[in-house]
Amino acid sequence: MSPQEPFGARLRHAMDTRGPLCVGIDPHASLLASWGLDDDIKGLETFTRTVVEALGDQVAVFKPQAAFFERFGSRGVAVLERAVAELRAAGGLVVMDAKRGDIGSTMAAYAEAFLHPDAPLFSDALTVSPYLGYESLRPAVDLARESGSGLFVLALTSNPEGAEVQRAERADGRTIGATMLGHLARENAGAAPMGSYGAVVGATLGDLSSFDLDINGPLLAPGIGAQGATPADLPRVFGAAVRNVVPNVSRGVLKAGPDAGALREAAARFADEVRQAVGG
Ligand SMILES: O=c1ccn([C@@H]2O[C@H](COP(=O)(O)O)[C@@H](O)[C@H]2O)c(=O)[nH]1
Repeated sequence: MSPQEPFGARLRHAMDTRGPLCVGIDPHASLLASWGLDDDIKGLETFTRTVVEALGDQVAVFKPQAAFFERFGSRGVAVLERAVAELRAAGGLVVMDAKRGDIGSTMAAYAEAFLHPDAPLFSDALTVSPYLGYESLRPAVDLARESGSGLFVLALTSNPEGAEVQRAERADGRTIGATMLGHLARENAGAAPMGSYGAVVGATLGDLSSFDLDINGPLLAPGIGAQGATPADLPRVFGAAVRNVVPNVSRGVLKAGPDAGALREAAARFADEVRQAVGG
């Protein structure tokens, strides 16, 4: 396998040149309807192509939500494959939001599906769930290292229900979320300009100063727009770690479509607000 430059380095470069915004590609049935499209494979194709053509050369990071493609079966997955290839060809980085997680032997197959350069869905990074135990992710951690791709591990998710699991305390008093952040800090130790193993930390969570977010890796921050957080919240939520935050907006941008210019304006507006809030 000939490795690319590590994901962390490629991401830092993309954030420095295009800004840190991540636009989610979430073809909800309600969005297809508001774009005047049918909730079928043709609608999915048109929606996805429009987003790719409008934003592919302007935004640093894209996060397709696999579920919205998988619900159309193999033809939906084919649309996703094309989008991944086209976004990468346009210079965007693709974080596949598939939230995979299983026992190690199965996790190895999930890793092959998204992080092996020969895979049809080869992406720059993959979201993974550590709730079968962090070490169950080891095959994905190893393959990501080999292929120069990255991971985003669910640590403190943007939804209120996440607290039930992620803020639960272990016998030593440490929360599960903090434990995941600690694992990632160890994976990223010594990496420059930053490591390739990121955490998902919701922008909706308010003050997180009780957590050590200094993992020397990226923090993918969903929750801006439709879930109520704003770019102005980022410094308060992330403190000094805001420098490594990749803020995600999905519906907040997509609802501006189907006009390509309006999509570009919406993404540019969020990007400006992020720049004003975090500097750079
Ligand atoms: O903690 C998490 C992890 C992932 N997500 C995903 O991000 C987008 C958010 O979409 P919006 O339309 O901007 O609300 C979506 O794909 C979620 O599955 C998250 O929201 N929170």
